[in-house]
Amino acid sequence: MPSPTALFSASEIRDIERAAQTTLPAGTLMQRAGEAAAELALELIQSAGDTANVLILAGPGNNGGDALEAAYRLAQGSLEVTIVLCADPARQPLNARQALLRAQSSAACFVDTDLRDDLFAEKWDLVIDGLFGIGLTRAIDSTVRPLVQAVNVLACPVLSLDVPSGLDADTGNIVGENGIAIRASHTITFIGNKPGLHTAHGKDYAGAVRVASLDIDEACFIPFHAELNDVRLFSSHLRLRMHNSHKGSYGDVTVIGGARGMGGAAILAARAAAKSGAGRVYAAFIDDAPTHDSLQPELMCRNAVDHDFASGTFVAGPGLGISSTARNILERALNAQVPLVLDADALNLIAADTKLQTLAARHASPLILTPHPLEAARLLGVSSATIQDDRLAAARQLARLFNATIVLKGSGTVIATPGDNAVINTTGNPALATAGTGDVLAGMCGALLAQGWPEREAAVGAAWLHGHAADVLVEQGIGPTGLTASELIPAIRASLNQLINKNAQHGRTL
Ligand SMILES: NC(=O)C1=CN([C@@H]2O[C@H](COP(=O)(O)OP(=O)(O)OC[C@H]3O[C@@H](n4cnc5c(N)ncnc54)[C@H](OP(=O)(O)O)[C@@H]3O)[C@@H](O)[C@H]2O)[C@H](O)CC1
Ligand SMILES: [K+]
Repeated sequence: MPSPTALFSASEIRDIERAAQTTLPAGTLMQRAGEAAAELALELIQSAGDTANVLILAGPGNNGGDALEAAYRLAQGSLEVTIVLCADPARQPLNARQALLRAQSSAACFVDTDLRDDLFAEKWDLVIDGLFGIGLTRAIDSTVRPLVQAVNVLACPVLSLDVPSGLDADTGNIVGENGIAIRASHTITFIGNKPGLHTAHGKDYAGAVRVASLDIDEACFIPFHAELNDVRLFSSHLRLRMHNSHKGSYGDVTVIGGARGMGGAAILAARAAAKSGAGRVYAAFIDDAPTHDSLQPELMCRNAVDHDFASGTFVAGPGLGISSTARNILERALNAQVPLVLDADALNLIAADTKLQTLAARHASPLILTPHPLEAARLLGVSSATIQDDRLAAARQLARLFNATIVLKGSGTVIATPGDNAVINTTGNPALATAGTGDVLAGMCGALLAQGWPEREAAVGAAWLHGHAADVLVEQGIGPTGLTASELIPAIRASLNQLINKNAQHGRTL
């Protein structure tokens, strides 16, 4: 069994599957997949009792085979199992054909797809989606589309096998132009976890994901190149503070931004840096600086032109604007050999200026870029749709281009660092889809860098904590609707301290 956080592309899954099949009797993996799916199905219908009604959709390939294996097992008891076979048995792969014969020998009842209206008038306790898995090559066509539409309006749980049919397992996008996909409440994914279940549309379509590794020998697994975010990726930096320490021990952060009309963005980033543990925080404003932040008087507010760029950690971009003053200040920050986080208009300025691009790519100190898809698109000279088409590939490309750690924001934020695994964040929710949360994230990255975290750990740690704080607030009923970026900041501080305390070894500083 590989690391529980490992993510594999569809082609890597096929390689693992091929390696495993050489040592196993034909059909073994499909039977194990069916068994694991049936087990989870039974958990999901527990409350419906022994006579639950289960509808199983089986497609033309091996995903359909998994569904038929599950049907065969579920039909052994007193459950009512109904199968819709969307396949020509003569064209099924061999193992799936065997699975069909077994399902036909069971008490499961087969119904015609033409009976669709009657079918969906029934009350189902569970639908199992085994229409398509990683073999879907084009948009779900008009024969299966109505079935998917009908399932997507049912109120019962929907369990997808391997991937929700219609979803691309690598990218989390809907396959094909005008495609459609099953919206599952649960997905049981086979052999290894897949990136497409966790980014882009993945979270909305896959629901709760369980991995069934099908008892494949560890030796068959190949090294993985992407993984889910996990506290273990940054836990070695969650350290208790030394008693004999002072504000200088935790670094200085300067936020550069806050052009006229956008001062709040710089304030949010600076407050987030302060509450994520930076020793001293400056807010350096492009236009007129306020004398102070009355809610957070610890922040030192000043004009950016007067600021010393020689030392400390810098967060450039929140409310920066794209004026020539902003551009020149950004150039000074890029020229200074200091840890740097670039967000928002800093990214827009760089996208429009080859000199700044070269300076960013040559920046010798730690560099983190935190683009949202449109900013990423501008940096790569493509459309935001192209970025979203393959978020992992886009983040990796930016990481190579700027020799930096990239935090590509969005559902399933992707963190990419040159020469290391890409990471998909697991925390967070739609409460974060509101103005200012990006400024908070940038400020957090700066604070963690200032406290000595390496850039990759600072980026994955900040993304995890930012999302976790939002999850905690939503659990308390503060959001998702109406959660503000300001409210996130104290929750981030609480999450960070809880993690540090949990991670501390017997109260010792590490
Ligand atoms: N092989 C094993 O032992 C195991 C496989 N597992 C499961 O298998 C799937 C992958 O199976 P595969 O057969 O490669 O692919 P699918 O079942 O996902 O689908 C392929 C079939 O679907 C047809 N297809 C593709 N696109 C469409 C479409 N838009 N409309 C209609 N039909 C479509 C395709 O036909 P072609 O015309 O393209 O040839 C195939 O017939 C994997 O996801 C697992 O669920 C298990 O892991 C267990 C071991
Ligand atoms: K499926």
